[in-house]
Amino acid sequence: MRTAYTSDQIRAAEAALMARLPEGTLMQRAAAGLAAVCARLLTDRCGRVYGSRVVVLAGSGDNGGDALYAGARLARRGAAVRAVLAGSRVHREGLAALVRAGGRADPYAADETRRILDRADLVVDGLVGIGGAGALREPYAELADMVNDAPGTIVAVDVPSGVDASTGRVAGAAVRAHVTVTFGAYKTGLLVDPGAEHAGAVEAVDIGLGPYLPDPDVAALTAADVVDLLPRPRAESDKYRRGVVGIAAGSERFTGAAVLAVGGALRGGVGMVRYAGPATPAAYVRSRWPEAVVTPLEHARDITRAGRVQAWVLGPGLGTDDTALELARSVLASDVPVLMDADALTLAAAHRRLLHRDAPVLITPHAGELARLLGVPRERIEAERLEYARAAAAELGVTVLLKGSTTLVAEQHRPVRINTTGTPWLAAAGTGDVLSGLAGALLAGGLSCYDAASCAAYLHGVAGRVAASGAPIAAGDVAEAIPAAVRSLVQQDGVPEPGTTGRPHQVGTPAKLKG
Ligand SMILES: NC(=O)C1=CN([C@@H]2O[C@H](COP(=O)(O)OP(=O)(O)OC[C@H]3O[C@@H](n4cnc5c(N)ncnc54)[C@H](OP(=O)(O)O)[C@@H]3O)[C@@H](O)[C@H]2O)[C@@H](O)CC1
Ligand SMILES: [K+]
Repeated sequence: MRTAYTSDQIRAAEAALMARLPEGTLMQRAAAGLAAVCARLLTDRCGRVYGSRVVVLAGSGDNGGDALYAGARLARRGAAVRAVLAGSRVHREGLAALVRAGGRADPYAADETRRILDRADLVVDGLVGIGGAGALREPYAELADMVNDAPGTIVAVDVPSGVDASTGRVAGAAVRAHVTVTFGAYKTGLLVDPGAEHAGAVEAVDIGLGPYLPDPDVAALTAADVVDLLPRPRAESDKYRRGVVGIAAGSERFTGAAVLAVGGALRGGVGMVRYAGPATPAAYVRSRWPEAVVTPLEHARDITRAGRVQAWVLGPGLGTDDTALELARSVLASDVPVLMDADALTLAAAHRRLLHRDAPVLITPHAGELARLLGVPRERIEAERLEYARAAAAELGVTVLLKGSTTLVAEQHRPVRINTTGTPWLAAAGTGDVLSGLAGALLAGGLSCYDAASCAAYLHGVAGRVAASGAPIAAGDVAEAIPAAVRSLVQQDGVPEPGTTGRPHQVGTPAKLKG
């Protein structure tokens, strides 16, 4: 499990650790780890550190101090290091160390800075770290834009300047890094978009914070976590013991959603998929998936004829008319977990009582659907996805999987789970129906809503990557790639997780990063 923390949590842990260490120890650990990553990147790019050109952007706080000390270490190895002092103040000891090591430092001047950035092999962004608040002010904002245009490798110190470390929000200009070297533990903003997108590959430097960290703010499953959680058939398993999932989806008007949800469910590891719906989608499901057990419904109350299931998926393509409402009520009257998606969420927005039941409910909205459920403008949800996923779980009393460029899974009193495997290729009609089927199957296989949702999001992302491999895909391709996705996880021991370079650095302490 990769865990991440807010700035306040990190500061509290740092204070506790610092109280036990000589002054400056943590900054030296941070700078040593940062310099080691920069040296490796320079060697990859230029063949060696000696003779390479490095520009250090130093803000007025300790983030600038880290960058200056790392610059000093690179200068001692023969790099030509130029520091741009962009703040009203500068970290004095860091600056002195850089100058002693042969580096040069000048106040920010747009033309000269642009000139040296154009020639730099590597740029170290030490403008602001966890002390940043709100949109970058000038001249930092101008500098961030300049850095993003520079041809060299961009390394952000702790967090890319302009990204809110606690939320991932970006309120204006922000540095887009190739690599972010973060200290002590991941910050939440490095895992949540748009921050995650700005961070590039993240490398964590262990500065010994582990024992002082509280419960995490957010967490991200790793491949190994997903492999551990996925239900596996045992020797004594039969099709019923592996779980049976029911799919209540599709309508005379929308037939494809039913076919795709069943397709996702069939690859989710259950022993059986039952489909119940109107005659037309039932016929399509039957002809596309002979493996599914299909019950055509004339009336919603006929749902009881579909047979026993351990979980239901309700909503894709269902429509929102009275028949759909009656069907939703019948499914929700059961005593098994229900995943509500798409039209079921539109119905729930108009009839909140649908969400009130004793058995678990997992909802899988995108931002627009959650906006309707909460009565909040969609744009606000998109700008503050983490906050609204949490608020929805608390207000509605359900588990929430909020779809989007970073999919989030929120449940009350648990860290929000962040999915790191998504790919923009998945932004295509019908992929959500596949996700619903897959998550429903995992629910029927015995996972909790929280685990089923986060494992399904992870697998769905990997399946999207496997299916796409750099080319456009249709939703059906994603369903078909699920087995290959699972196989790749089982086989991938030692392969870095998406969003990391897989090379954690341990500096100065044997303590492991928490999680
Ligand atoms: N504590 C530790 O043990 C360790 C901490 N470490 C490091 O320290 C970093 C935190 O350092 P920090 O607290 O000094 O804050 P930091 O991120 O440098 O920024 C503060 C300054 O930024 C400015 N500023 C803020 N918002 C702005 C905006 N929107 N636009 C423009 N400017 C803005 C504001 O400047 P001012 O306006 O006051 O001139 C403020 O003073 C942390 O990320 C890690 O790198 C490591 O060495 C490991 C050990
Ligand atoms: K930074």
